[in-house]
Amino acid sequence: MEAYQKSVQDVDTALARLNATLGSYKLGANNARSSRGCSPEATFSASKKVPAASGEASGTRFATPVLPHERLEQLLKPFGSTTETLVELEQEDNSSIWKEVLELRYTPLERGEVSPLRAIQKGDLPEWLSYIHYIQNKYIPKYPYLVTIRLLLSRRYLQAGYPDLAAGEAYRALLLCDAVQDASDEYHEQASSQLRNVIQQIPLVQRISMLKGELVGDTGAPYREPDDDMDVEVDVWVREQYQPWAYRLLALGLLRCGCQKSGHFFARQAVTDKGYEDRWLEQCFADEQTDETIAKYHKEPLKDWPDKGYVRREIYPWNNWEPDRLGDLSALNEQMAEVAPKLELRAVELPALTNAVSSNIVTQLGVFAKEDIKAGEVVLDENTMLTANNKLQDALCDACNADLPTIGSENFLQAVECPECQVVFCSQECFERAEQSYHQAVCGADLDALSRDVPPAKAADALYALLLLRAMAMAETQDCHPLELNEVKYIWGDFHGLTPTERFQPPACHWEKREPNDIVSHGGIPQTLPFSFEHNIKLPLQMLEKMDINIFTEQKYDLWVINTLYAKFRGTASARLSGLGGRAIRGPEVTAVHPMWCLANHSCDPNVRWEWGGSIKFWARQERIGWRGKEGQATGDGIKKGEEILNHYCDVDLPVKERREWARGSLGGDCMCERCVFEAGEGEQGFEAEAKQ
Ligand SMILES: C[S@@+](CC[C@H](N)C(=O)[O-])C[C@H]1O[C@@H](n2cnc3c(N)ncnc32)[C@H](O)[C@@H]1O
Repeated sequence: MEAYQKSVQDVDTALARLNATLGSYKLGANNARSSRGCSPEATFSASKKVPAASGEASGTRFATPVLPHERLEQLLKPFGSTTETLVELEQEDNSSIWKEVLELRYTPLERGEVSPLRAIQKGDLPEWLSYIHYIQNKYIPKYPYLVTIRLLLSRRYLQAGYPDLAAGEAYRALLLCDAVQDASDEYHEQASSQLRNVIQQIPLVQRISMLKGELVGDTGAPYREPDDDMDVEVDVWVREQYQPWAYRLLALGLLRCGCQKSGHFFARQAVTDKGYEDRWLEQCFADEQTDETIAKYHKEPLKDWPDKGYVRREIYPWNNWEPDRLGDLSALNEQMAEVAPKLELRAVELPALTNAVSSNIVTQLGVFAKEDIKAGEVVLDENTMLTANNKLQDALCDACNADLPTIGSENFLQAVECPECQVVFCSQECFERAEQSYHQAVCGADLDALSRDVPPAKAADALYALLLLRAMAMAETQDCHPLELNEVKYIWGDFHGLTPTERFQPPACHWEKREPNDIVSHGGIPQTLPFSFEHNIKLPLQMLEKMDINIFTEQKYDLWVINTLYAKFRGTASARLSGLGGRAIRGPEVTAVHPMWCLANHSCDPNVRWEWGGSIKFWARQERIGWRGKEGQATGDGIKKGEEILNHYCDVDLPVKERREWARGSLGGDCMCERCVFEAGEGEQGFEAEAKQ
């Protein structure tokens, strides 16, 4: 810093440098006037049309989806408003968004100082959600490399109770800051030029003052030798304004989700490594470190801190992909008939297992017998390409994950190798299905190291991440949205059944210690979906990059889509070891989502058995479980027409307490089947009796 200050002591040199920098820009009329009312179109010369909520504006149909009418109605209901309000909002001149982009400034805050982000109130939420939707669909596609738009979206997410989505956008913003500062980055040109266009619209006097601050070295941000190829002014704005904002939002968003390790990592990186003198960010990690719950990790290096938090499990207000499952029953039943001719899907009322719904009963789907089924009869036989395994070396078919035929065995010659990438499939049929379904997107991509051969404690998360990878590869190969995939579309992600606006509590946008099960940051909605920086943000971006997918322009893999996919997979994917005994300590190794199989509900007194090798099969049980409260039920005489198929998601030979623990992950709460209710009641009576003695 001193060397630099000396080098600019000569005022003439400094002014010449400043003039040269400013002279390199085309200074338009916009620069001289205030940013108020200045629209993005001034520089980007894009259309001035603003879409209405119906998707129409001045007779022009917009390609981007808008919030569906029913969703808006649902969101607005508690306020007695109508969708008219939002139509008006979206038709309004959205220069207010642009004004916010131009006026985005970073000020270091003192400890405990109130954040510049105002906490929004319940009544603001519909407007906020509409703006979020507008930014996602109008601004991001137009300015995908613009760091300021990402920061704005991140702030809006945080204020609306989505700290996870805020962290996701803030991380992309941080990557864009890196791209601007690194001339060799593949997105350097785009990120720099989109930001330059914004800076050109900032009033000249503010631009000069920013550069003057840099020249006299009074800015607080660490000095960095300017690169000859660098756009000096853009670099200064990134360092002084946008990068610290990205850190602030990323650290706060992650900590709010319970991601201790990554939240602290980024807060510390900003303050310690990057030298941002932000007492507010410092407080973010200092406060947590003195917290009793964290004290036990204090002795551990940061890398060993826990990083798994929980977030909302929801059909996002802007998610237009979720089908009307009850309305689509006949299409679903056609799919069911292909794998299980004697079974059909019906609506069924189930007990609500969490408090994340507004009623005690929820209407879901269940599988029923269309005709009598004999004991021992196979009633469902389903194949899927939505599979994954976390072993690097195992001899498994890449497509169906069945064991590959051993060398010299009868089926050995049926195995097929992809001529391009040498990946092996158990048969020509599997290879062809893989080609059509997912393989084209990953053929030759260097994905082997991602999430493979992980320690046992991480095996399950790694498998879910690999399922995500497979789903993204399927969407790429089949050129569709991942939530539109046949294997994904109808799966119920155990989404909360609450109206976000009804429950809304203003999220804490300033720093304060996070309480366990903090629901305020999440807008008052409980969180049941596991979330980590590694699996929800970083790894998916790495996977996309390995598949050569542009992580800034391709919105179909946004974090809310990834969260929705995880919500669908957790609770429906089946898992197993990949063969050899004695491996149980290594955690699950192979997983798959079978879209029809997973629609059957659970009971601890199931009437089917299942087994999964290359395909998954249901058999009508030869013998039912015997338990004390069961009266007069015949065993082993098959399943009668109209009876529900009762699957089992856990080992039904375990005692009730352990069964409930195992099944909780897939059910989302304590199993309330007849057997569990009876046996748990017996247990309670037992405890009472013991206590009396
Ligand atoms: C794998 S899905 C089963 C299909 C689901 N009913 C549907 O409509 O897609 C698992 C979810 O179904 C519900 N479920 C399954 N068995 C249940 C049971 N015995 N009691 C209550 N809910 C159950 C829970 O919401 C659980 O998270």
